[in-house]
Amino acid sequence: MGLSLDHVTKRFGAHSAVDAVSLSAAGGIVGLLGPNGAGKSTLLRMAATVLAPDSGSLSILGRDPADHRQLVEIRRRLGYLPQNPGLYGGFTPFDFVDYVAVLKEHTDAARRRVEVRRVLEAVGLEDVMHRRIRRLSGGMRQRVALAAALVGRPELLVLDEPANGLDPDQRLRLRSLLADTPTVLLSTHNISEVSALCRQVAVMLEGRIVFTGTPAELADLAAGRVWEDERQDPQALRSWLTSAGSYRHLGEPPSGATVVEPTLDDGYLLLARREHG
Ligand SMILES: Nc1ncnc2c1ncn2[C@@H]1O[C@H](COP(=O)(O)OP(=O)(O)OP(=O)(O)O)[C@@H](O)[C@H]1O
Repeated sequence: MGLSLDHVTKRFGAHSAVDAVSLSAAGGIVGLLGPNGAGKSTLLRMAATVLAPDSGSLSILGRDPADHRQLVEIRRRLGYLPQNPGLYGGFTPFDFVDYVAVLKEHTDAARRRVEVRRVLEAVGLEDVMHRRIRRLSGGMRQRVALAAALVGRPELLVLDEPANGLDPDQRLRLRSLLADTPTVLLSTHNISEVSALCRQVAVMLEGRIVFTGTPAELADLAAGRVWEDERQDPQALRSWLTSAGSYRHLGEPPSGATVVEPTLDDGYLLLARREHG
């Protein structure tokens, strides 16, 4: 069932932050990539029912969020990690996640406590669950917010940059944390995370979805258009110095160039460059 958006638009003043976007995520992890200000958070906020669209429609877990009764049903079944989770510094992780569980109408106190413990252990916070949030590190706070999103085993997770601030160990753990959720829509700036986590990827530029496909298909956009050389090439759309000391170029390779296998980064950068002219 997952999530489906049909020509969804959200404006702030005269600016369309999300512009007639149609997108579906039905099963597995779908990654949303795009530069700063592309509209990813705005789109995710609509997917999480925090923000209503100006036009277009959404179907979330087979329900219509514009209908109040269905909206309540959606919110019980959905987990959301916002970009800047508003955690109460005076709360402990346990109290905060418990509070979120209460809001999600987990009314049986004993069962709720078991569930809160489960999600805090899942994100590796068992040792600090009774310490005040203001005393935790940034990465730990991010994991408190992640635990809150996971409480009650949601059918749909909407995660805004979930790996933000996580160390490599915790990033690895994220993958198994998400494996149990039927549908996940997440945004990220980390392209290697997309290849590690996502079955589908969507690229957003200036409020529009300009690509949807598998990570391999995104990399393939740059097939035959990446070459390496000792020197910078002024003809290239983009050139950068690699850690090996050679230049990697994107664009139309000159004759005789050493064309190399494209990566996901190459596909994404080429797309972003093309769309911007
Ligand atoms: N509440 C708001 N009021 C006015 N403009 C907003 C608001 N929220 C977002 N915007 C604007 O909408 C556009 C899209 O913002 P959004 O936060 O969705 O982008 P993003 O892709 O998530 O960016 P980032 O990668 O930097 O998090 C930006 O131009 C932003 O300034």
